[in-house]
Amino acid sequence: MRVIYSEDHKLRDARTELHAGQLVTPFEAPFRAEWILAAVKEAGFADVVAPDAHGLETARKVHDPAYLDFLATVWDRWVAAGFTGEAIANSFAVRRTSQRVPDNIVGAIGHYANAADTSITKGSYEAAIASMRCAITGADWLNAGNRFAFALCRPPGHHAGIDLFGGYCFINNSGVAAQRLLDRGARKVAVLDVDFHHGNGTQDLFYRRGDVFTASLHGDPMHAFPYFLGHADEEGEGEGAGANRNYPMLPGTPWDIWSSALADALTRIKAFGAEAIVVALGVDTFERDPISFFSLTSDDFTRMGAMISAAGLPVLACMEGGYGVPEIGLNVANVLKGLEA
Ligand SMILES: NCCCNCCCCCC(O)(O)C(F)(F)F
Ligand SMILES: [Zn+2]
Repeated sequence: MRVIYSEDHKLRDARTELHAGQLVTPFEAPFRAEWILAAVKEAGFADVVAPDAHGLETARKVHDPAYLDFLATVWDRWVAAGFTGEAIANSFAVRRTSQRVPDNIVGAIGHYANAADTSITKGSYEAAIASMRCAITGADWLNAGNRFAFALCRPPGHHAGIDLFGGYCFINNSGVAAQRLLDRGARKVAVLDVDFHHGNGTQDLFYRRGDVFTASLHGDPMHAFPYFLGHADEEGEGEGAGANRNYPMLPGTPWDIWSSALADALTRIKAFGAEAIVVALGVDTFERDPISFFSLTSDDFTRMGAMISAAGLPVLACMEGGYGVPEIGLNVANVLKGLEA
């Protein structure tokens, strides 16, 4: 198992997150990656490398290039406007509004935001690029004929849509990795999202494409972020019809229910003809995660890895969510153990 990690994740160190009507210390903080890195090394996954310095060529195939340009410049534009706080969207291009991008930076950030929980700060973009590079480097490890890789991505990516950031995400790491696998010869790949939250960004990227199967197991959006996508009747459109599958589940969902959804998703991924699986690996399905409501135990994460491995395909796991409790490291390490079992 090759692990790809970049110290540059530390450049993403926002001071604020809008949560419950207050600006709090972000849940998605640098310690997460440090705890996870220590735990996977402790578990014996010590083949840790820095990412290759990939550019935006692959990302531009799944994200709107104008959106990527926005990410690269938003902080400088925010500061140039004279603002002293962190860049937070507070006015959004909602239903029945113009989709023109305002010249004003407050308008522009609202055009590209799908949530107000994600403050943009100095270094956020550079960290997002490093995170994307981890995912691409992991995809290339598979492209070189290896079976497993773990990209310790931070910031996460699965809420980043074609031209949308939010939910702590800026560039869709697992989506870029899927594209990289296709660019290097795969005809069909799958993105399997096991994070507690629906992979709305990943669904957006591939909803109209027939070469990437997207499956997500998550808290029912009627009750959980991202709220506005992730229902079971969203099955893809056009060339992507039938290539998207959502498994929304209710508060308190335990392993036996959750794993039956995983079994169905893996069956469909195999039937689709995927040649590799990119796993959007969040461990916020853990029973003690502070912002989620499933009931998986640490041992369930080992079972999760084993089930995914049994599909018999190459697997790249890209780190997504998982918060606040020391077990996030153990739970990630258990998935990797399960994969290699
Ligand atoms: N303010 C706390 C309430 C939840 N609001 C935002 C939730 C974002 C979840 C992010 C994630 O865990 O899905 C990712 F994997 F992307 F990191
Ligand atoms: Zn999550």
